[in-house]
Amino acid sequence: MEELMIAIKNINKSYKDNILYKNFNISFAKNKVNCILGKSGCGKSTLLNIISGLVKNDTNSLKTIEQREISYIFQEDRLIEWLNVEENIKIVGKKFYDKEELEDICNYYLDMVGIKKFKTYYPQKLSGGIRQRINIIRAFIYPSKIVIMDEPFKSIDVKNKKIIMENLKNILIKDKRTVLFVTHDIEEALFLADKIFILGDSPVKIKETIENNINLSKEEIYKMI
Ligand SMILES: Nc1ncnc2c1ncn2[C@@H]1O[C@H](COP(=O)(O)OP(=O)(O)OP(=O)(O)O)[C@@H](O)[C@H]1O
Repeated sequence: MEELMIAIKNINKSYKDNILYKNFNISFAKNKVNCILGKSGCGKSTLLNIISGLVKNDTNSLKTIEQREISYIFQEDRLIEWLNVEENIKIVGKKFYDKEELEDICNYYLDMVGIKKFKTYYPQKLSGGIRQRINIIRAFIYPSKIVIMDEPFKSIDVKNKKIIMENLKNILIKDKRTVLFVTHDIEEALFLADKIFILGDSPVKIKETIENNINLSKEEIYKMI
């Protein structure tokens, strides 16, 4: 039977006297959206960075996730300014699909997030919301097993954020990935997550693990943080 969890064991990280993680373990649900909530500075980004190998664990015992299995959606997009929208997307997928497949899959995602009409535009002509939607397509056209999202909606206005979160939710219904999602925004967590981890204390502990199908309110979660 296929394993339903990704178990991460033995995270250790200190910055001088600040012992952030000490023998920390966490198990993420496979093909679900796993959201990490916690106070500012508690260590959310560091956790994702250690898991993905971007930041080194202090001990050698951690098995990190291989880079080729991961795609990223960060707060700031990584679009290439001298390529148009379509080219920005295709450059990520060209190693994995033939020409026709790539055309189809590119159109599929552009349709899915409602920006097909911008296909030939260059990034500098586009708003932050549209740029972030291209960023999302780039993360999904790459055939990763894991999508890491670190505060992806932080610089997006409220209205666009809602649209983009809906786009993302629709993509994830059809294109299952294990998502590791860091945010400080409870509403984002409630809208997107299947599972919510609340981190606290230093060294970090998991204060609560919540299956997001039990109708907790924003206020109830706020009290747990
Ligand atoms: N390279 C570093 N050198 C020293 N301290 C660091 C370094 N990176 C992170 N820290 C410290 O580790 C702690 C956790 O940082 P991290 O960015 O992981 O927290 P976070 O929960 O993601 O914060 P936020 O919600 O504000 O983004 C903070 O106290 C931070 O100052």
